[in-house]
Amino acid sequence: MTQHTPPQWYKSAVFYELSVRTFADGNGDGKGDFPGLTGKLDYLRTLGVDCLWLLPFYPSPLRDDGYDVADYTGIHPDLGTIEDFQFFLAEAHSRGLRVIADLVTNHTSSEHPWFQAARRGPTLPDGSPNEYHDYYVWSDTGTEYPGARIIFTDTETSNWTRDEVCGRYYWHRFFSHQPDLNFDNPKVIEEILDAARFWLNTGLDGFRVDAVPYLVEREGTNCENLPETHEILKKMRRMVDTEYPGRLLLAEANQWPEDVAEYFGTEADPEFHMCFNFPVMPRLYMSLKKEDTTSIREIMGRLPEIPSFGQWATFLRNHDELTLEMVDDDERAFMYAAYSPDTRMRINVGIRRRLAPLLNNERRRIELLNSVLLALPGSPILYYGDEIGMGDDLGLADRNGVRTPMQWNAGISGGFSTAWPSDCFFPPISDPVYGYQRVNVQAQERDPGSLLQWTSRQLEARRQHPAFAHGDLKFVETNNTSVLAFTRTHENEVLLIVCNFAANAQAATLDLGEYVGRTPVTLSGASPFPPVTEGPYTLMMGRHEYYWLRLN
Ligand SMILES: OC[C@H]1O[C@H](O[C@H]2O[C@H](CO)[C@@H](O)[C@H](O)[C@H]2O)[C@H](O)[C@@H](O)[C@@H]1O
Ligand SMILES: [Ca+2]
Repeated sequence: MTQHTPPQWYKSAVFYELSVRTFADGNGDGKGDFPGLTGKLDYLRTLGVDCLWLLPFYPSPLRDDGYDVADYTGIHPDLGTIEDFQFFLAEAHSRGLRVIADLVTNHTSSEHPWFQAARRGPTLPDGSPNEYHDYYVWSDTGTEYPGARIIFTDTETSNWTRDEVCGRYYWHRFFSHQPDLNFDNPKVIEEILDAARFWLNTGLDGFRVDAVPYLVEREGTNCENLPETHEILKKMRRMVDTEYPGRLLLAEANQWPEDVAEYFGTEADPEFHMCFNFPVMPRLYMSLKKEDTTSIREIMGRLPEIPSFGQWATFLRNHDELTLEMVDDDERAFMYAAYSPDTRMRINVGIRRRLAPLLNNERRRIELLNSVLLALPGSPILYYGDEIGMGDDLGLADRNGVRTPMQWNAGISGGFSTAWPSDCFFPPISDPVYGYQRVNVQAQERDPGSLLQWTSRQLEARRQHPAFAHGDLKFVETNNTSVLAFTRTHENEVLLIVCNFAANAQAATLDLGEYVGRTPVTLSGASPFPPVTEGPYTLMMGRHEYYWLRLN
């Protein structure tokens, strides 16, 4: 593969998010590792994804699943060596797979040597200044920036914590063991850029940059999306474009459309190539329960124009809770009632469940939401295990219930490891509905009707039709709000996507006036539907049915 070309490869890529620690164990110690992952690359290639997103794999005390980084340029010893990483990357590239990784910029672990040095205070015993103190954000009172909300509401009561060694308070937007870096210090910016350079020098294809809205703090603001933060991120992009052209920066900015779009920057002064479309995600689930797709149309209509290099990243689930930050209070209450009947399912501002359990393990619902995900503008990101309908484990703390080992077969520990389940990093799921004995890759590879094979076929269909990746979006008027219809148009191709979000059969009349004379043809099977005429175009749809059609 020619590395890092074409320049906008990410626009047609399907991403696959995984944790090395829970994907495949190569040495039988119960913890996933790079050799194990390397052994599964053919599976990922066959599935049909294009780019892997690796959750943090750096040395870490693992109090936030690796988002508490203790060394930006190392590999966590459980996961292998830098040579194992390089071999994995070369093997991925040789299969045409790209790889991006998390870059955790906002904070470090409190065990990072920078923070340990910072705790010694602004001045060292010999009277010289302690340059590391200024790597973090300190206060003598812990009263500054009262306008900043607390993000981990279930654990933290303040964004300030007093450090007993230093005798001062340090700032943290997430866990108190994750002190925020001080981005007003130019040395910190250089340290982070150097960490990025280290991995880009290995050949890594880019980063998902964690928690970007919170880099800079200013009194009198909510300390999110500040102009100073954007300036730093633009600097990062300039470094990448200058030194590593073709590599990708993807922003994790869990913000409203108007604010998230700012993270693309402009044509002249770009920031991120991609941003997650957080606002649309909960509305897909909400529409399903309400049997009303109005909110999807509204939020997509609210997305501002983005620069020509920009691409949205769409997703149904990830390693965190299903976040409900981007809905209003009534919608949040609706979502909690609809999708978290057991209070153990709730955490912070969201719901800690996987895709299949959220959708009652109903195949038609799972296919429907995936078919919308793959057809909306943006590059879809699949979360490992969702392609086989894995379940979750509410008995595990924090968000770990959605991070259990990948289920490869019905053997010991689901084929994840040769270690006993109790010796695995997290125990593999073994309940009667979602357990590895029943839900696993091997069984689904042998079953042409499986969710795995359906997913693979959908990805192939998506690849065959560039309008999915590059097409303009236009919603089609229907007389039935349960039915979402839209076109994706690219060059000579027009795709028509129609999805019934209702749990009962529906009839919907579509306004296809501008396509009179064209014949809708199914993408799978090439079956022609009645041609579009001057009159209303009525479709009958089964419950949770979807059509991917081409207008010939
Ligand atoms: O590194 C701290 C956290 O950063 C990311 O977090 C985000 O997740 C939150 C929900 O868990 C979300 O509400 C917030 O807007 C995000 O920035 C990362 O994905 C987390 O795993 C991590 O704990
Ligand atoms: Ca291992």
